[in-house]
Amino acid sequence: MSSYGSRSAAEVVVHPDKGSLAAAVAARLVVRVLDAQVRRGRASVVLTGGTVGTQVLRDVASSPASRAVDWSRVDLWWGDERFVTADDGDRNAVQAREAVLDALARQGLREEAVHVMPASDGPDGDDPDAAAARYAAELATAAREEGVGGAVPVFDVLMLGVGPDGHVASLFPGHPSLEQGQEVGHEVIAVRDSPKPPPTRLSLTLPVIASAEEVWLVVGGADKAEAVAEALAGPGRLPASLVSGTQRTLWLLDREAASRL
Ligand SMILES: O=C(O)[C@H](O)[C@@H](O)[C@H](O)[C@H](O)COP(=O)(O)O
Repeated sequence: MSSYGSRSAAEVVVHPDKGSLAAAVAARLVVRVLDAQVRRGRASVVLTGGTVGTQVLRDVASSPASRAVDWSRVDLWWGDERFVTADDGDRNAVQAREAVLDALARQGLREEAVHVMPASDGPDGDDPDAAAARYAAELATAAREEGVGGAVPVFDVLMLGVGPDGHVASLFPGHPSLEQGQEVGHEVIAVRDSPKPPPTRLSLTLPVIASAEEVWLVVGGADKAEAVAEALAGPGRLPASLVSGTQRTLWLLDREAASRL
């Protein structure tokens, strides 16, 4: 299995239940963003969908500590998106907007710093490959503006949910798109015939995920326990087993998700 530069070893933190997991991740996220702003003047976060990921955003929005963040110096990106119309409630971005983005906009978050993945009624219409290329170009522009010299900007933290099948972002185990999703040189891919509906999706690739300073896998629920145990046993067939951050790889679990460890 290919690796993508420096990898950090997995660290596991177990919380009592989904509610405390989401609250603790939200607190950790606020502090991480504050630290990044002190260190480099700004922060970039890659968001995930899913129930826990969305609850984290709600908890950020309602956290008094989030008012300590200068949201005008934060960029938000997405790890994957369902390729449906812009107003479809299935979109991670729509769920995030309801959960947090409007509240953070009132605290200074700039609309142009909210980098949603294109929708199927966007500028490229119903062409997911063109939409993937468009998002890759947006990442490259941000990287150029930061002067980091790569294809994507610095991600201070990239959050991922994990499916019961061990998928992360829209990278599914055994799916044909996974090959392209592992290749250096593709930053964003279109995924067709996804085993989980809706069938068409956009996803960051594994090398891009691995470029993040910190990768946090945020996982709650007993239905994830097998996948969590298999992924933490070492790199293998599950996409969740192949992700890591350059500085830190954190598995943030509730007790149920950790029950097979
Ligand atoms: O695009 C999707 O279908 C979901 O976003 C999915 O990838 C989700 O992140 C995980 O399945 C974890 O979801 P839960 O947090 O709801 O368990």
